[in-house]
Amino acid sequence: MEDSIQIESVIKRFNNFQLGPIDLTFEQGTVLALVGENGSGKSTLLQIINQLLQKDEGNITIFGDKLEATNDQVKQNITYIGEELLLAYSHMTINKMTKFIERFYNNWDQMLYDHLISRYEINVNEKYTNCSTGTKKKVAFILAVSSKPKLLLLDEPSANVDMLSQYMMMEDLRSLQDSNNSTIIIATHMEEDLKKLADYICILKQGKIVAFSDKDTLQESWARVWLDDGINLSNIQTYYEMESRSPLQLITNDIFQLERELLDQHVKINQIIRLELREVITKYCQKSL
Ligand SMILES: Nc1ncnc2c1ncn2[C@@H]1O[C@H](COP(=O)(O)OP(=O)(O)OP(=O)(O)O)[C@@H](O)[C@H]1O
Repeated sequence: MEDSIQIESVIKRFNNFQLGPIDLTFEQGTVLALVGENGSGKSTLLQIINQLLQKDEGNITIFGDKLEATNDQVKQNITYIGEELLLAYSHMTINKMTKFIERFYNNWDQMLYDHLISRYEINVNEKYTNCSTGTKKKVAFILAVSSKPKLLLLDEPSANVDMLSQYMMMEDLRSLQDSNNSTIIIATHMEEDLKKLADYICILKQGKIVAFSDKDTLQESWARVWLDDGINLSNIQTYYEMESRSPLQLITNDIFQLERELLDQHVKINQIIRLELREVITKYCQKSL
């Protein structure tokens, strides 16, 4: 499909770690957030999509084109500006570094770059190597966004970045998505990124997908439910765990089905509160594989 990204049965093996098989399909113009504990495989997946790493098995199709090492058309559509790329230019000023990097990107938007440099108050005459960790992150972000890619890959872009800049980054990504119909894959540990940006969330655990869903479904279906103490739950299937017996408190990953079951059993629900995204992700990460 020309308007989607398809990742099919992708596997990457290291000595002590296997990523995959990974299967994901999502539409152009959406934001996919990759979440999961440290070492769960988020960066590895991003690097495979950017061909910094070769997959061992599987297929990736980006907007109708197979992702192969020789396919320049596909490469031109993807931007991933990791620290490793910028290290090669780190002895240069940001100004000079940009002049080298912009040449890689056909869609480079100089006006947008100038605007972002001023918005994030970056001193372009500073040597990249002398910049603070957060400023380096901001420079990488500005370069990536200014390349106006069809597919933008971001690896924890707001880690070590001040709160105002984190907020601005979210605004700028939304604006790139709206103005350029860019698709964004972002590996993140920030709950705000998920709440404000993500359309889809993929939760990885030890290299495997434990959940892949649109954000709204994840948010709407997980809930904490309070019932009267002492109710017989033997005929109730759709609860995930019992948090306490008194008061009787259940967690469910399918509140709609649980409500139907409780109604059938004539059980009164005292209270329902949806789980925070952070809690949902934690539940998936705690699940044994
Ligand atoms: N080049 C490599 N050689 C061997 N093992 C590797 C290599 N790159 C990554 N790994 C292993 O793959 C696993 C996944 O690492 P990865 O960096 O993808 O995790 P992550 O989810 O991005 O973690 P974090 O949240 O800490 O950034 C880790 O166990 C890591 O040690």
